[in-house]
Amino acid sequence: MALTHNTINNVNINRLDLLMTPEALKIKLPLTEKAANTVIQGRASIQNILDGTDERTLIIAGPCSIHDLDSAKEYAKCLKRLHDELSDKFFIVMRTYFEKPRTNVGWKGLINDPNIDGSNDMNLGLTKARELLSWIAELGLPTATEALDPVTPQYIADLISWSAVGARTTESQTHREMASGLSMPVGFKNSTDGSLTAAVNAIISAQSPHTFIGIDNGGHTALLHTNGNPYSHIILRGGKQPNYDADSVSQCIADLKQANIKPQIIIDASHGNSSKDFTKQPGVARDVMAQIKAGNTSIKGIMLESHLVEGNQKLSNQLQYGQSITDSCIGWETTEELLRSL
Ligand SMILES: O=C[C@H](O)[C@H](O)COP(=O)(O)O
Ligand SMILES: C=C(OP(=O)(O)O)C(=O)O
Repeated sequence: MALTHNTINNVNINRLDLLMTPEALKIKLPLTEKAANTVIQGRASIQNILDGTDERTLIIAGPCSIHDLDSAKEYAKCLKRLHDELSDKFFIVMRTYFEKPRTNVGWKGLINDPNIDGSNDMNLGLTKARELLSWIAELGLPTATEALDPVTPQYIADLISWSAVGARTTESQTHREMASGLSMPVGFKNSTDGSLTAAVNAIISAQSPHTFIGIDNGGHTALLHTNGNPYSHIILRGGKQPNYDADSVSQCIADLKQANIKPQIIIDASHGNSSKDFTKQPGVARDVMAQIKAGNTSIKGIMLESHLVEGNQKLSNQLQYGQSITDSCIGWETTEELLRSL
């Protein structure tokens, strides 16, 4: 049999499409002065909260995933009102998650598949993500996202104030390298089983300089040499059991101190901390807030999965407006009530 391209190389690549460059997207949707100020001030406030020079609690609230720009904008307007009204106690940032790490398979988020039909038009997905981030930043509300694909940040990171590395990727060297070069604070989730070891090692790694392959603004393959990200920290998201309670938090502080890492902790009220039951999120948030009020200065923030309409829905041709198509969320009324009561 003659050796052909298909028998020796790219055997399992079915198709290859060109993607626009980060530069091309930024020319189409440039960073405005107002949006840049939101990001600069957002990052500075979060860094000050992590350092303890700003005593407010960081609140990261928003949908499990963004799938529809209209409902995301409506949510952003509601959250911006609370961001302004509660700014003496909280620094509120919107969860704008465009990339979903799946346990096995499933919809991978707006960037990967913006039409939610398997057409995977990532040129459109990146454009929609940047359009929404620009709109929210123009509104004056900072945003938070999960950095999953290591190339994506070149397209959108200038509009983001805080990033997370998820429970499924915290142990990955690629993600630790990426985090070491990101311009905003990055939180590492504990592992899905609840263990903290991978997150502790991730923080040590991400705070250190790395050299790795990535792309530049023009889309060329490049060697990236990073400084290390001093604002790498842990996010407790629970595992087999919740880990938001005072004993688990004390254990986390001890583990961080043992590894010479500053105890800076964000607690995710969803996922393993609510056993994926959205109705438990308010109770978790209240417990965490009580720990902060009782003097725990290592807890820096709380994450909530929240949307306009509570719960979640299966993918269909008739999606309910404002409801999650990934994990279930608390609804807007509960979110507002909860944040005011905290
Ligand atoms: O928050 C998101 C989900 O928990 C995560 O993407 C995993 O989802 P899955 O288990 O439904 O794939
Ligand atoms: C995927 C997420 O969380 P985790 O990595 O904790 O499962 C998420 O916050 O959307």
